[in-house]
Amino acid sequence: MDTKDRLICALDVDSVAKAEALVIRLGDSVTFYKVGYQLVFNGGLPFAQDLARSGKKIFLDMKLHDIGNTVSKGVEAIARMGMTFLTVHAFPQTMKAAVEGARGSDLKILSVTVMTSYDDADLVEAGYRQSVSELVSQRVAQAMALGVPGLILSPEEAATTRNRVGDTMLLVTPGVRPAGSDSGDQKRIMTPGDAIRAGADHLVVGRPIVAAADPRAVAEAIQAEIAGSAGVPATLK
Ligand SMILES: O=C(O)c1cc(=O)[nH]c(=O)n1[C@@H]1O[C@H](COP(=O)(O)O)[C@@H](O)[C@H]1O
Repeated sequence: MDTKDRLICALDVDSVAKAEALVIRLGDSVTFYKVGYQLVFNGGLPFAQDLARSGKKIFLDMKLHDIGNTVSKGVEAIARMGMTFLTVHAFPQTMKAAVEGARGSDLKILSVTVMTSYDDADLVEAGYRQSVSELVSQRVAQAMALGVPGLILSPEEAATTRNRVGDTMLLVTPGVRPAGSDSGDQKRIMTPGDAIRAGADHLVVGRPIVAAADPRAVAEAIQAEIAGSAGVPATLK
């Protein structure tokens, strides 16, 4: 993996024109973009495909969750779009169907374990009996057993999960905040350097870059922090 690919910038903007302008501004400081609800539902899917054709890597963040047949047919279609990653929620039927839908393609499925905006109280409110760490742990085991290639989790669970899965699964962590930046609605956060040292393969960063006065400077600073933290296994920290 190219070190630069470890930063995934979430293109969370409300028009293709804004996304295009941001990509131009970021230039070669960002090689991997996440495209999610906001841009896709503002006409961004063809733009994401063009960006993939231009050589950028694309993480299509659709967080699919439906009956198995619907998920696998949807994933089969997405697998023809030139994307690198696709998210689904970490429910066993959904993960199984997504893995089947992506079979034979280069698309990698990432299972969203527990949203980084949730804490233990949010899980209780949603009807779960487990703590965040217990539910993440259960979903990691299920994803692993079903052959899902990667996981979305917060940096707080990265070290434990890395010890458990070794190098068999990609760990992708949103909830990343450069020191001093606003956490917004994220509840389980770490700095880029700490997330990398905890064992994350890729960091997803949106607002700290997208809403910055100088997005390129922020992206370059995160890239430097990642490069400076790479290669130190979390288990040795
Ligand atoms: O699947 C995701 O990417 C995701 C999962 C999660 O648990 N938490 C989370 O924040 N995300 C996404 O990661 C991005 C984080 O954005 P910022 O909080 O602006 O850095 C958003 O686009 C979220 O949709």
